[in-house]
Amino acid sequence: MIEFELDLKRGNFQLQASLNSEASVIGLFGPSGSGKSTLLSLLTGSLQPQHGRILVDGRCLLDTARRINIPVHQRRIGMVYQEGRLFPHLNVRHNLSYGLQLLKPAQRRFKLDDIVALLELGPLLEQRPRQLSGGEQQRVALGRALLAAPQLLLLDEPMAALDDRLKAQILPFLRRIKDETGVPMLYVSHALHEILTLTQHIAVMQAGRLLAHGDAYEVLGTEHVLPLTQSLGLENLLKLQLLPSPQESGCSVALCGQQQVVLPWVDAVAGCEVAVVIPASSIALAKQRIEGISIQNQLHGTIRAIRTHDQRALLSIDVGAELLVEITEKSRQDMDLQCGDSVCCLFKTQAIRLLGHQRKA
Ligand SMILES: Nc1ncnc2c1ncn2[C@@H]1O[C@H](COP(=O)(O)OP(=O)(O)OP(=O)(O)O)[C@@H](O)[C@H]1O
Repeated sequence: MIEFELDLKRGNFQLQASLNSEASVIGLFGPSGSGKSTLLSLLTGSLQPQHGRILVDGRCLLDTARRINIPVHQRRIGMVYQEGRLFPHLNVRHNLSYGLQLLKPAQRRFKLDDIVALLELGPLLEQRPRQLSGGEQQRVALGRALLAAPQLLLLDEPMAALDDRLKAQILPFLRRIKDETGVPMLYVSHALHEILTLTQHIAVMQAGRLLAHGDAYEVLGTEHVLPLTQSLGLENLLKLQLLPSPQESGCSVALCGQQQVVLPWVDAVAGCEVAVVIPASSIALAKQRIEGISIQNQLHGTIRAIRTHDQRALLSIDVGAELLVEITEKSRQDMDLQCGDSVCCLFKTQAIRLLGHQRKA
């Protein structure tokens, strides 16, 4: 679906990146200054590489060898930034229809009413951007980008400026865009859990290079990428099914596969799917269940993979879902943990961050 080879030198920074992927959504993950935004600018055409080639769904946007360079406004690439960048003097309706009006009828892909319904923008149509919350502005920015009928949607940390509550409100809309529009997306974020809510397919960038791409947990465990994860932070995203729980306890109980997880109170009905984030470094391992301990969660699992780097051990554990656990290599050796071993994954209720919940369809 997306294929590129790009070579750019700008000041002291050099970007040499290539990718050929069929994934409909790719999460672009990497440290600050690694070149993620630069790569997006090269794709949109607002920045020109010294050499390069870009194909989206087989359509050539750039090929320096053949002197092909489709201008920015004809590339059909939608862009959503950290902040909405809406036109302040236009109301939501006119912000949304801006890109639509520039298209010939045959180029249009979505109707205004459909996007308004998809992103629940109806009550906001007559408002000006300054009257909207950050999350509402991002929904309008997403709608505006979609109505311009993009072949590819680039999202440059679209939730970085939002607090956790607003992020939780936006994520379901991003999932809807993915599920219902079929527009391929390249999603840049520092937060692994955000990427994982949308896709398992990630590409990791460092110092202007794309180090690896593919299934998130495999990529994160590769030799080149594992060292980066210490500073980037590894997180697990689990989707749990809420069980009936008494509110007086202050906690909710949910199912992860066949096992119960105690999590901070979720104000939702039993049966809902709850998305939670657990940092890999917040999980401890024991060889068997421990009695008389305040830690509420002890999930049984089997070690599927172990990777080590610089005295850290990253273990992939099957607990009914895949759980990444980070411990010191010394602990792993002291416990003599090996692939195939049964273990208990211990984590406190407070280590769990709620990302949001939704009723199961
Ligand atoms: N206009 C510019 N001229 C020269 N160098 C630049 C320019 N803009 C950015 N750079 C450099 O290019 C490199 C990559 O920057 P870029 O903004 O693409 O990184 P990033 O991965 O998106 O970072 P972040 O996650 O912090 O947004 C950095 O070293 C940066 O200093």
